[in-house]
Amino acid sequence: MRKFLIAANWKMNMYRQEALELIRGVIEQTKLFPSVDIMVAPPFTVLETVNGEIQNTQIRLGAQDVFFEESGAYTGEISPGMILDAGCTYVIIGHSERRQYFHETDEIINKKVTAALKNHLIPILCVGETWEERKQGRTFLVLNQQILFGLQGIDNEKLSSIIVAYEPVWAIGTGKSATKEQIQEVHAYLRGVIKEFTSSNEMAFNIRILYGGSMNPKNAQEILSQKDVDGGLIGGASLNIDSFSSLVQIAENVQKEKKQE
Ligand SMILES: O=C(CO)COP(=O)(O)O
Repeated sequence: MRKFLIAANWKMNMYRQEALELIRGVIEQTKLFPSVDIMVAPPFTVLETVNGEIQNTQIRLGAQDVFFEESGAYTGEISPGMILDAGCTYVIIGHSERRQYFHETDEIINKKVTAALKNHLIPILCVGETWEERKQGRTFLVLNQQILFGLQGIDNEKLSSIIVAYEPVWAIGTGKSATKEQIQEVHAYLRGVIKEFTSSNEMAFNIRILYGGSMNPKNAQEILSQKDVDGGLIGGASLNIDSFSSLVQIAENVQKEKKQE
């Protein structure tokens, strides 16, 4: 049985005081729901602040990006070792905002995933099609390429720790999530691609695939209930104590129901 992960991507939000209030509230309100994994990915500037608060809780720290070199003359970049040193367990890689605004290619993303794994971080590899690509019937082609290039050259042993996040670009920050049918269809497809890539039924079954894109307490129940959905990567709704905590609560309930099936 795969364990749900409810992951917060704070993006470029939260000054120190706001971050403290948010994380303290989330800790308080989620401690009654211990059976789902929770990750919070704040901006680099408040990693330490948040890390100081989450000790001895079920919440783990994540970074929103990473560079692929270990150290050296790369002004402005942060290495996997530094992220680990700051207390991170997870790192988000290949988010569509990085692909779109910072021109990250599948090749760069592959280097980042490889470097993260080498440093014992858990990469959350983001994939997703644009609206244009969906309209042209190219959704599966695009996703197939993003997975195959993103994971190229990584052996099965290392791959077993990665997490995939399906984030349709057109659903991010729009208030309009993909439908439950669209989500299940893509998640099942991605699991199939991973099965082919690893030649392992077991690996494909065990890999967690999160959904991201306008997920909120109103639509979470039906999204998380889909067979191949193993949690959420949450943007806007993770910036509010009540909405994020209620997503964790919903996940806890759905996970119990799924276990009984
Ligand atoms: O991009 C996302 C998480 O990485 C999703 O953002 P929203 O939840 O704001 O749509």
